[in-house]
Amino acid sequence: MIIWKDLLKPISVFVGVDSTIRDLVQQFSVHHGEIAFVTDQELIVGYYTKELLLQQLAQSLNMEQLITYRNDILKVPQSSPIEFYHNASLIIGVNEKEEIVGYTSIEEARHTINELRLKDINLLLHGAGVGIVRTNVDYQIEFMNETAENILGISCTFLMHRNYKILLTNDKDIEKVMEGESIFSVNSSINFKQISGNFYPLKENGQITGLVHVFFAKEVFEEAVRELDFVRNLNSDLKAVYASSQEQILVIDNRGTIIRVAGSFLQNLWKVDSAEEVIGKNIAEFITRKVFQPNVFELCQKQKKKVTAIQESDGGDRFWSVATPVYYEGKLEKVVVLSRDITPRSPSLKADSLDEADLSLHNRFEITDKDKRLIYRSKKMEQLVKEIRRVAQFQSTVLLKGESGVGKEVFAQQIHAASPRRKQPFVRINCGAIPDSLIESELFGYEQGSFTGADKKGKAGLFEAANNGTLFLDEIGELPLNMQVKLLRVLQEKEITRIGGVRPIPVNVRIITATNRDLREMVMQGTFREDLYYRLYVIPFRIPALRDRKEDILPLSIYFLEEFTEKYQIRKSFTPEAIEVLETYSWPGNVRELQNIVERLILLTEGEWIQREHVLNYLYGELEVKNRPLFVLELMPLKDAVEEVEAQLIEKGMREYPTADHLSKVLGVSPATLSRRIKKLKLERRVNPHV
Ligand SMILES: Nc1ncnc2c1ncn2[C@@H]1O[C@H](COP(=O)(O)OP(=O)(O)OP(=O)(O)O)[C@@H](O)[C@H]1O
Repeated sequence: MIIWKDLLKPISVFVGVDSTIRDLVQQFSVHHGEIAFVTDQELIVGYYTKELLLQQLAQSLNMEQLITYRNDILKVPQSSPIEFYHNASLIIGVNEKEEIVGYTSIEEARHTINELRLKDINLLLHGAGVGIVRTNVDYQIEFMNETAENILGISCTFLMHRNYKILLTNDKDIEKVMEGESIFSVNSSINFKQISGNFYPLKENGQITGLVHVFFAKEVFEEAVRELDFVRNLNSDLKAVYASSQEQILVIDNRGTIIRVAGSFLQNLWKVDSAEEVIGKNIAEFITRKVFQPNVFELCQKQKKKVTAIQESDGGDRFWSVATPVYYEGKLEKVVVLSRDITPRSPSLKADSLDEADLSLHNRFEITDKDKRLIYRSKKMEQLVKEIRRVAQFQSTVLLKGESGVGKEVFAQQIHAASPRRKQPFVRINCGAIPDSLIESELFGYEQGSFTGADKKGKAGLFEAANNGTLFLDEIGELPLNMQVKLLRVLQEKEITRIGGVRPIPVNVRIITATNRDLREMVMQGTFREDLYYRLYVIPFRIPALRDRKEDILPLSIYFLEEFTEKYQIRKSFTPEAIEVLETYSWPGNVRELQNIVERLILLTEGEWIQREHVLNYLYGELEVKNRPLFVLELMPLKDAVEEVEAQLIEKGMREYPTADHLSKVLGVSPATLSRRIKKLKLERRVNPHV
């Protein structure tokens, strides 16, 4: 903006109000100014110009006559913007103290302003980055800017007044421009230069006076189009990414107004059908109406950093939300919130009527993890649960396949709990953990005095214990061949005979088996009976590995976190980056490994936050962590501790390795030592508490 100060000139000539023409001539000859200011007792009362002097002298050459000055003067603050007044020809500028700092004539001011505007337009035209050529109605070039000269590579002096239409070769007829039409996207060439641009008619008082051609060098234009295409593609890619995102992406402005919702819209968080219904609303409104809690926007605004929180809707649905503040020039501009639904799809397969009293009737054989919940969000698991729920109603034999730790036992329990047998016993036996010599008596029981060391009174086996209920044979692939024959017979005849007994006992047991081995392959190798295989392979289910259902990792992690923080009375949370690491790990040990890692992270990390680095260390292991896979949680006598570690190692090995030979190799001891240690530590009993 131009102000008066920019135009003011210093005042150099002052004359008194009673000065004569002679005085004026003397003053002008000394000071060379164009204007003399007339003062009366130090106040400016008017002005006198050389022009007035000549006019007065033309009327009378009397040098002693008094001057007739003019007084159409206006006083303005020097910092005020320029305005033009009708009643004044001269402007005097004053500063804040009302002191006169300079003057200008209105005419001069108009002239200067016009010059400045013209300079601006020229700068604009020349610096516009586009070529501009103007012609008259005969196509003669009358103006071209510097960019046009540069693009065409010909100087303005050479082109001026030449016929532009003849010089240019256009792919469209530009004659219509002179009829008032604008023509767009015209490809032209001149002097071997390819250009692209638009032609517009120029009008003055409704009359066409020529045309203006606005253009780019073609390669620049094409580059711009490519960039535009790139941005357009990027935009549609981003939209696709947002749309396929499992997360809800929320953008909130600094006052809490929701300005954008992308990704998966979480209907059960907002309790409305579509994103349009929340856009434009303030997030606080939903908190006041208790639609969900807490307000992550507010937390983020207060803490001035990224926050994570579990938001809970009034219907009990749960959402893992990460709110990130976005700053612009030091001020909070927006908050972006990523949210994921972590509500388990189905809390449990257990029937509501199943209560603890029913289960406790079956003391020894009850489901030990009564409250164990099945946590999942993935579609794969949802489908599996649906099928399992249907099958649970029937008596059919179910085979659960899947890697170690995927949750086969949890599923077996859930099938039982959802079946009509739910009030009857659920009995589990790990076929891989019981020595071959004991497995028969374990399964079928024995009569009194049937073998040395046996209970005097005889004992019922697990089949009898599971009568009318469910028998879960875990790690069925580890069942010795001779036991496979016997199992097959029981399945066919639905009766067992205790060891040393003669009387067949009818049993009504639903069989669920599980394995992490390839039974088919074992059949081919002759280590698993084909007839038993077909007997068990009635309804097979494969429980997917955790790495194949990554959507379950977050809800499972939060579930275990809450379980352990409650158990150990510790306050801890995951940072979003920590969750990212958990989600990208391959989990060879599946859910069991995740459960163990979460427990370790809770107990062994310092501070309230479980950070990315902690998880990386525990999963991929820094040397220190790798070398210390055992963790001491409480003090105990050294001898007991060593024995406990030894027992746990062997116990774990017995579950994972089919033969003593194999296990002894893994543990780095001879088979004889292993067998001695098993006896000494009474591990047969520990592996199977029912012995
Ligand atoms: N979906 C799930 N929700 C909650 N906990 C689970 C889930 N899946 C597995 N777990 C937990 O993970 C641990 C391992 O599960 P489980 O023992 O059922 O696996 P598995 O497949 O039978 O393993 P293995 O083949 O080694 O016997 C258990 O503590 C179980 O409670």
